[in-house]
Amino acid sequence: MNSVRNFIRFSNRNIYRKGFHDLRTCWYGNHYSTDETSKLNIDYADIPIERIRNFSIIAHVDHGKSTLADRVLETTGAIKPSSGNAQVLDKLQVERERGITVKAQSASLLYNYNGSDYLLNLIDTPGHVSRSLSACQGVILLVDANDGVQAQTVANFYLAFGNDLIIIPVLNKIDLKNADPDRVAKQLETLFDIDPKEVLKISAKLGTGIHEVLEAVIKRLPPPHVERDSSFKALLFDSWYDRYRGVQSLVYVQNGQINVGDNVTYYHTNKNYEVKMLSILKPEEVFVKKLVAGQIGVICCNMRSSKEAHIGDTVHKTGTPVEPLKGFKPVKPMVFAGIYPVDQSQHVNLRSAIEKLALNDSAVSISIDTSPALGQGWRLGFLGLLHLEVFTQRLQQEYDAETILTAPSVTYKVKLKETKQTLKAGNSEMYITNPIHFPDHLTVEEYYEPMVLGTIITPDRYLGAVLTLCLEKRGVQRNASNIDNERVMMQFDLPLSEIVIDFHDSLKTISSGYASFDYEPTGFVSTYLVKMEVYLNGVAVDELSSIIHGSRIDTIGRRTVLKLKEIIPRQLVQIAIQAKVNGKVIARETLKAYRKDVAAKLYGGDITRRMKLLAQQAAGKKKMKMVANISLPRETFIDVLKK
Ligand SMILES: Nc1nc2c(ncn2[C@@H]2O[C@H](COP(=O)(O)OP(=O)(O)OP(=O)(O)O)[C@@H](O)[C@H]2O)c(=O)[nH]1
Repeated sequence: MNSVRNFIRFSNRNIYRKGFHDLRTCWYGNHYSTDETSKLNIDYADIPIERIRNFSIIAHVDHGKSTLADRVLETTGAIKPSSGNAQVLDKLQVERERGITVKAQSASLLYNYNGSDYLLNLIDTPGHVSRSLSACQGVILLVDANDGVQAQTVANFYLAFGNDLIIIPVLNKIDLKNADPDRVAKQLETLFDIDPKEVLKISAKLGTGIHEVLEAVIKRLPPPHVERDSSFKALLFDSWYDRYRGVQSLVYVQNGQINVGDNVTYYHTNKNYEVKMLSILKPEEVFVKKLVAGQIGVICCNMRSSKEAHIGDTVHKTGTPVEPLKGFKPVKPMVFAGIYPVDQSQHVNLRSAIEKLALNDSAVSISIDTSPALGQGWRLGFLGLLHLEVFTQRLQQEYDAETILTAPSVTYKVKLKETKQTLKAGNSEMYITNPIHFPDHLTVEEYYEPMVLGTIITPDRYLGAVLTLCLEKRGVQRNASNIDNERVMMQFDLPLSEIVIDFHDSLKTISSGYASFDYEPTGFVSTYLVKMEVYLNGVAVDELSSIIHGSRIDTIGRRTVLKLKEIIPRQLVQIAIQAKVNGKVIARETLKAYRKDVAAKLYGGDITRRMKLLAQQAAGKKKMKMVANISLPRETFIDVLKK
């Protein structure tokens, strides 16, 4: 939904500039344009609960979610129909204004159906589908009529289904020559028991069938279960940092109402704030005096740190306690990666970029990390791979930050044997994200690793290759079913550590790009882990150590020493490369000595050329890091960590 996001950002920037948005007038068919709405001056808080619908669009990547969102915004008159390059223009302007921090992608839309105004809240929280769903009564399950059901379609369907949401199945891209809506509708029936008669067929690109989608939202979804007469209670489901206003909380008002000037308490932090501003996103921000039950809106209350806005928290009026809403779970990062500036002179810039982005994302954990090889950097923790991808992409796109990202690793859990110390500490469990903190195996009672349920959809001709890959990655097959004559869906229990690095790429390679994958975490299971250490000429190199599964000792040990042999440049001394587990050597290679004098062969000849080459060689050496009296190029660490 980039274009929606860009639109919102763009609009909000203008609000700061102008102090208020300006609206113009026009009318399209049976819905209002932005301008018509303003003319009629409809206060969204006056719309009765029965005429509110809260929904989200869920789809596999590239199935057309942003395009449909744009068409919905246009059809409801929230934005003008794009004139081809309108979004591109917005985008460029946004790019120029770096540091714009609004990231909400939700919109409150007005749609006139059968003579009545309906408030349709389109909700999206990029990178966190489950957050959006907590504020919805239903979803549009959008599926490409050419591509068919994919892994994310399945994962999203079950997420919505598990949340008791109504699902509106919609097939998109019916304009494509190869679209086969009947085949895809059949897949939906086979997999999810969806009646083909309920399936809508649209082209988001051409704008075909958009009214039918909006009517289905009104007819099929229930209004929110909320009360306007009780004490104020709202669900915080997204937040972001604004450099002028502090933390903005996007809330779904469950009960009662809130006014500017009221005092509110955030239940789990138990902190109080005065409400300074309230707004709704249309999607441009419009300031309002109050928010009432059923609405989605933004609370601005001088909150300075995003750590105070816990997603899933309940907001209530200070002094009027309420039963907190369900769904609050403190988030725990599951996937970790080290991040370093490419050039240490960029350290300050990168720090500021990471801090700014983290202000917008309270789920990211940050700790300082130093590596003799990569310099000063950070170890960042994410909720999952998608979260990591979104964060690092934004870092690059929005802050132009050139970084080295180490291979992702996961959190392991260890139960220590009972000793005086563990009894005294009252806790024998520890979580480990960095091999350096891996405890001695003699002190450990049990190891645990995080698991996921992976869903793979593939054309059946790649079935064998996919199975082999999953088994190699220690996967255990849960089930398999045909979704039509050519495609199979399979589910596997897989260790998270096995899918964080190159699983997705390998899957795409073996299936010529046709297989799709998605996963959901399922918790920790008991396992057998070891710490593999790397020694160069008898000295342990901490950065090269890793936590691995006991069954992989030989394979990973061999692979690591061979790779190091390949990437460490030969030096004046011979180098013994050893991989060790619990002090025992499991693999060894020797790198022969070699004098790398690039100028040696230039007999006689031009002395300046010789000097120049020797200078280049010296400069090259400076970039090397000395570890165990051996100079290692920085790339060694990155390449080894990348696997
Ligand atoms: N032919 C055709 N192309 C479409 C249609 N809807 C979307 N597309 C194209 O499909 C591609 C992906 O569309 P997006 O709307 O960006 O898809 P998305 O699901 O938001 O993608 P992500 O943001 O990556 O998740 C774009 O090139 C669109 O132009 C449609 O109805 N017909």
